[in-house]
Amino acid sequence: MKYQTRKKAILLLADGTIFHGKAVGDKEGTAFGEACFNTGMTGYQEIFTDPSYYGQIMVTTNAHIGNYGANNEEVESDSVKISGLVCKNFSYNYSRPDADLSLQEFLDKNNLLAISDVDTRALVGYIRDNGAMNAVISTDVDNIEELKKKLAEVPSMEGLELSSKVSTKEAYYYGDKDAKYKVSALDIGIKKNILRNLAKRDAYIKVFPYNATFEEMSSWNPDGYFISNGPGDPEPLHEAIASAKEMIKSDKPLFGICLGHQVLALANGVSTYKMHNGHRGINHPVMNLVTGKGEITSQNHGFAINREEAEANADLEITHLHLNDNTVAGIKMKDKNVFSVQYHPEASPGPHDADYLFDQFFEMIQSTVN
Ligand SMILES: NC(=O)CC[C@H](N)C(=O)O
Repeated sequence: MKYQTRKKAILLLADGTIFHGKAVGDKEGTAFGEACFNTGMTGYQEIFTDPSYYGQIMVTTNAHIGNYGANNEEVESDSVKISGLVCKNFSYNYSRPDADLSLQEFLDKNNLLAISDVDTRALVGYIRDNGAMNAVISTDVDNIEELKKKLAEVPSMEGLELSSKVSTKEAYYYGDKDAKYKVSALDIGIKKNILRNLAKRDAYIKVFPYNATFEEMSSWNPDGYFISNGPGDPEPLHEAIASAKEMIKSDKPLFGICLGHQVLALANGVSTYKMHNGHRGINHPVMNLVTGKGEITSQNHGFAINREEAEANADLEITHLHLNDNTVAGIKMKDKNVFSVQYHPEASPGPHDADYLFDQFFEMIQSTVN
């Protein structure tokens, strides 16, 4: 069998703990990032290409990764954004009529270091108990002291601005230019499926770089504003927070997802914090406090907004709570068409229970145009 003599590899956590594994294929190298895990059973390609994961080493909890191959269309951005992959069994073979290539070929094309044969169950338990921390994966297994030194120099995710690394450099348009509505979207790490979801509701979207000013975003006279998901800590996103304040003042509908939700909270004076361990998976339970209904949601975040501050804020209403830990999952500005959620109604991967939020945004737009 091919790759019988795969190289030894390790994952070294910032606290010195080591997990052993093997390199995927014949790749060698070293990759740094914050170790995080996603509990989704499927959707690996969408996860690897989601810009929100930039700078993170992804630990997958499904026992098999790669078994349904890769499809050129199933990407959330134009490249792999995670910094490394850790899994249990890596499948070199795949079975699926829709696949264009194997996952290994896809990762090689994207130059991603992946390691397998790691006891991911133990690793996830360890990260869950000890909290999110930086890590390095490497085939350089005889040089642990050197790896430790380099790992100590990797900046902490807390305080890190990463939107500039993944955002578009120039504004661009998405969708049908004759569509009914126009939406200005701030790309602080936008996923393609958000654009698809906006466009399919009859919107033509102009996507702006992370540091676009409100003047730039308002100059083509959009019907509504959108602030995207994205990587890193929301606090250093000063330009996005300043633009969000102006969007709020404009009185046009505004919808924020994940990092965009955190930016909206910061624009309202509500602080954010780094969670012990984030929420990353496709079966996270959320309660919609307005309707009393539960939703199963796709989530991917390591920061959250301060619940007490949100509750005390006269301009805000908490609309959704995460049922596992009662953290804030959604907010709305009172008497305004401004709302946001901490989770991912666009799924990709994940359930579509929260699809209605896109409809809600367009109902708001419909009620405010002409
Ligand atoms: N998916 C996202 O937008 C993530 C937001 C932010 N980077 C966090 O980790 O909380």
